[in-house]
Amino acid sequence: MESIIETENLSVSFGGHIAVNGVTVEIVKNQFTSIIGPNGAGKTTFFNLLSGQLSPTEGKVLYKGKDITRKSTIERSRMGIGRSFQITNVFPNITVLENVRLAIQSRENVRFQMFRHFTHYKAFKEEAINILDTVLLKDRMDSLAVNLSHGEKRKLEIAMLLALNTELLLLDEPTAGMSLEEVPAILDVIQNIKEDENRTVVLIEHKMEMVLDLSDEIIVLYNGELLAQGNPQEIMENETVQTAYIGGSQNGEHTSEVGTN
Ligand SMILES: Nc1ncnc2c1ncn2[C@@H]1O[C@H](COP(=O)(O)OP(=O)(O)OP(=O)(O)O)[C@@H](O)[C@H]1O
Repeated sequence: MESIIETENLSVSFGGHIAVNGVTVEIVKNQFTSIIGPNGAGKTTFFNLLSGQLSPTEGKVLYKGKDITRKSTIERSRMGIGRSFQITNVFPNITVLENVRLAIQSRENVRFQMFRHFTHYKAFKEEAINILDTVLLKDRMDSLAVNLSHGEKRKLEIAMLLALNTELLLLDEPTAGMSLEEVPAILDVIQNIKEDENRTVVLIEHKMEMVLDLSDEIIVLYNGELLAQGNPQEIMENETVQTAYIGGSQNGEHTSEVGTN
């Protein structure tokens, strides 16, 4: 199985505190990988190291075999790595469709400066509609982005990542802050993306049921270290993982939503 992103002995410290400590993992292309762990385990910091928002104090990040440790977020995004829910390029006062079409156009302008003809506009629009279909937002394509619900905004953010030809989607708690009614739809969106063989999804998620249902592979972080990696069955049966979580619940912190704030 081909890996899409790997880390080698990855560490980062804030002052004296080691937030990610010597993590070596391999994330397989086209597999759905979730990162779990109690509060403060280092999940977000690890994501920041993958996306380039943070530079490690030690270790390496390899994307498709290339060392990208010192590459910026923008360079990584051009290479196909995209992180959700930090996208600032959604324009609130234009329609959902126009937002996605503009993202496609910006992607294509980078590559083909001369492609400005109407037929391309039409092709971009068609691609945008297809993407909106994938993220279950086609029926809202003529709405202004500002008028979307919280859950719909998250779908639009995923659509923007798809429009930018993101191959590795880093989704940081996609259901956070959503109403209960909105959660199943985002799960369907994730399922749709999972079916696309050109995309790989890595998810940080506290909802254990969702993680166990969706994941091919689970990475467990604990105190900044890699505690375990395996398929859902292996993780469920792993005694070290169980002990780590039982420890959490005895403190009254972690129940079915592991590590929820
Ligand atoms: N910028 C920072 N400066 C100092 N300490 C930080 C910084 N970012 C994270 N930390 C610390 O690093 C550790 C790991 O934090 P991180 O946010 O990665 O954990 P997490 O697993 O994502 O937690 P949660 O589930 O609560 O979001 C924590 O102890 C946190 O306080």
